Amino acid sequence: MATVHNKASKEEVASVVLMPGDPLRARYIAEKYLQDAALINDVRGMLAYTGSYRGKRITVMASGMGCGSMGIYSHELFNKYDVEIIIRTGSCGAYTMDLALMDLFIPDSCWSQSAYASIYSGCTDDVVYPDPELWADLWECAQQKKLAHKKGCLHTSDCFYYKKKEDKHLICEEKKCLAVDMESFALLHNAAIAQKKAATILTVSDHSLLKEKLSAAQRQSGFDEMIEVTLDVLWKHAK
Ligand SMILES: O=P(O)(O)O[C@H]1O[C@H](CO)[C@@H](O)[C@H]1O
Ligand SMILES: O=c1cc[nH]c(=O)[nH]1
Repeated sequence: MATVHNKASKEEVASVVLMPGDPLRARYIAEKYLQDAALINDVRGMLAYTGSYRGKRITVMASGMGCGSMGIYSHELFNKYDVEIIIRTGSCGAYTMDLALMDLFIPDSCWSQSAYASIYSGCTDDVVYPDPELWADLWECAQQKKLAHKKGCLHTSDCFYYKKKEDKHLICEEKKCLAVDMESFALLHNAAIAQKKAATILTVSDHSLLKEKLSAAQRQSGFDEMIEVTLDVLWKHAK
């Protein structure tokens, strides 16, 4: 059943979804890793593809930026397309010298000041969690591939730009958040409410202490290690 945001039919969407923020990262993943990838959505440019990875069906669909956008697409996937698992495969900004550019960050909790959860479901919790089995699978897979990876609390922010620069560092010190993205809080909350499974894996693309950052091209097509970890975990859970 199509929605106003997604023209795919229910049958065209797999039960497991890899979800980057960037639509062009979605296209890159589909073209590089999926066999017989078919474009199933392009409404608003939010590209989605379904294809086969090592013989199992996987959908790759972009979320766009921010909890509002992730909220729409993950709600529809869980509740209208019967998707069981979404793994956000994104970029993040590091708040700590314990993380370097291109390191993997696999958050075991996610804190946010966002009003998303209270507006969506009335839930006033400000910390959400990934599915423990998916989280453990991501962690173990990154370990097996001998990739630099860290765990800890992620900050999901409604803002990419700040007028008050010191806020980021207060969040790091007071809330013990090691890195920041803009979507995981909405995804993990929607999964919990729908009684589905979700987790996040991120590559460090910006460093707030070192003032280093990856280019747009690196963020679009430079994350193969993280993508391969995600695909291996989704493959394990795919039907
Ligand atoms: O690279 P993606 O997955 O979009 O993730 C990060 O990049 C965007 C900001 O530049 C936000 O969406 C943030 O969460
Ligand atoms: O949300 C994000 C993502 C990458 N880098 C940041 O600084 N913030």
